[in-house]
Amino acid sequence: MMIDTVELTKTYNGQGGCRGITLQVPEGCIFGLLGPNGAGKSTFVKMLAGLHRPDHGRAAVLGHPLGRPEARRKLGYLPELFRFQDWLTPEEVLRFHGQLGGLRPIETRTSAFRSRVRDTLELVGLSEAANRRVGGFSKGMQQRLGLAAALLLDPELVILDEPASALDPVGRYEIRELLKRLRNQGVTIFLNTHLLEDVEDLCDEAAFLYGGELLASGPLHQLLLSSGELGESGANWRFRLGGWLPYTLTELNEAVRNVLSSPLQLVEVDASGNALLGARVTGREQAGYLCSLFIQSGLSLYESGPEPNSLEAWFLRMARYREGGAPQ
Ligand SMILES: Nc1ncnc2c1ncn2[C@@H]1O[C@H](COP(=O)(O)OP(=O)(O)OP(=O)(O)O)[C@@H](O)[C@H]1O
Repeated sequence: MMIDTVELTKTYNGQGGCRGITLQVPEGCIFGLLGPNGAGKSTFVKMLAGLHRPDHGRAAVLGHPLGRPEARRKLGYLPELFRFQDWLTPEEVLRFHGQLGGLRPIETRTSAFRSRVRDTLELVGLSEAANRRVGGFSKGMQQRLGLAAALLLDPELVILDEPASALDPVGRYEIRELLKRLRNQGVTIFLNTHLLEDVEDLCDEAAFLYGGELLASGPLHQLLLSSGELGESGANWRFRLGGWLPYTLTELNEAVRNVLSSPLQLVEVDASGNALLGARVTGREQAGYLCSLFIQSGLSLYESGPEPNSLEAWFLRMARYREGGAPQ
């Protein structure tokens, strides 16, 4: 595991922060940390980066206890709020970060290091601005430079706290593609972000924090599927059926009139004439009953299962669920 925490806790004089977080991040994945404002995400990230000391619990980053120099050397970190000195150029900023990362000043003046700086600036799309003063940079350019600082020393694990919040859509697309390339090279990426499209596009695994507590974690597709079974009010189910005819829906809805709370919905009929049907069911038993009804009606049943939620729907369900509202 690249990150392994057990009951990790940090509060501010007993208030806020995060409590009892037990989480594993496997090697080579992009992991998304989600949760509403004030959920405790940045507090958790700062503990991983060695900036906050936990009150309680333990954690290993890159196989080392928190804050160890051995782990820091292989860790790239982009903090949520950062500012570079206005009078420096990106090359100077990166030279400084090279030294913060453990290089001796003389090592940051070699041609190998200079070429590493040029490559990193190119990676984040800042080559053209390499000799300009950072004071004249837009917020998006500063964020790209922050990313360059995090990637400069070839980290094995990169922790990014809101890496794309200031970027325009093109910039966000470029950074997403960069993060995918890094994952393909075996780098593990831990992402704290509110941008759900980015999580949907990028993340293999995710965790959801709320009120300082961990509510769910695991592979993203499983989280989205399992949310279909969260609610006491049932779940949306999908069925893929062959042998569909125009009048089939009317006949089926007649048969389930006294069984389902709402009629079956025809979602689509594909080019081969197979239908995708949606139903609101109270549980697996009712979904099973519908499967047998479809087969008895002469249809072929190709697929049946809970409808995966969009990440946004899942996020809202998780937040409402925790607030005690009925999950819908
Ligand atoms: N330095 C601090 N002193 C006191 N309370 C703090 C401090 N930093 C964070 N908190 C509190 O801890 C809780 C979690 O804050 P944190 O910044 O970790 O949440 P977050 O999930 O990162 O929020 P956001 O998405 O808004 O950045 C909040 O209630 C916040 O007010």
